[in-house]
Amino acid sequence: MVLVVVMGVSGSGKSTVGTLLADKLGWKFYEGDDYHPEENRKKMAEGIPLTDQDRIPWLCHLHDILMREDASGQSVILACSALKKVYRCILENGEAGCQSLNNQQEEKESAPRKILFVHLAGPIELIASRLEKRRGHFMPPSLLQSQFDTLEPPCAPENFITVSLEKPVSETVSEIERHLRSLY
Ligand SMILES: Nc1ncnc2c1ncn2[C@@H]1O[C@H](COP(=O)(O)OP(=O)(O)O)[C@@H](O)[C@H]1O
Ligand SMILES: O=C(O)[C@H](O)[C@@H](O)[C@H](O)[C@H](O)COP(=O)(O)O
Repeated sequence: MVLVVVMGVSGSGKSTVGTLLADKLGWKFYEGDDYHPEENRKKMAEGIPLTDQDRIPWLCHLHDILMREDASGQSVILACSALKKVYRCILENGEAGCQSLNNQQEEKESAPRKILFVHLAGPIELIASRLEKRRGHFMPPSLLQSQFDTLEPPCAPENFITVSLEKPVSETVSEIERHLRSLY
């Protein structure tokens, strides 16, 4: 089964692109934000960036969901910031599969990679202007800089593609769809 994580900083378009992609493919969509515990939402709403300790249980929960869906034969799109390499490792392998959070050597580089990470990337100014217009969301635009500071863009040997967030959503979705169809 195919597991896709649409990743990027707050406001990069994960929910918008992920929802449309899942609709077009007829796959199940999960919104990562829906699984943040109340303390995390409260912190973010107060303009306080999350720490590793705040994010790890949340990522473990999302890992469990992905593995459960995979085992039941369900292809899935998950919208999740997945800002650091170790966070992506946890989504893929669970916390136990990423022995030391500070020692990337522990990661099993030879293990087959199941998840395709789709990184929505673009300039901070454009994302900030989109966030200023977004309504009814707990995440304040003031946290955008800290999201960029935390971001470790995916790089080899991770299984990923980078897609520009500057294009219209329909074009971005078609680009990802074409890539997926070429793979599976
Ligand atoms: N390609 C795009 N072009 C124009 N607006 C976009 C695009 N992608 C997302 N948006 C808008 O930007 C805002 C943030 O998108 P959203 O999907 O909520 O991002 P995220 O889930 O990554 O936080 C939303 O108001 C959305 O409508
Ligand atoms: O890891 C994090 O700091 C959060 O997951 C964050 O990246 C996420 O973006 C927020 O939950 C806001 O939600 P949006 O991404 O939808 O703005």
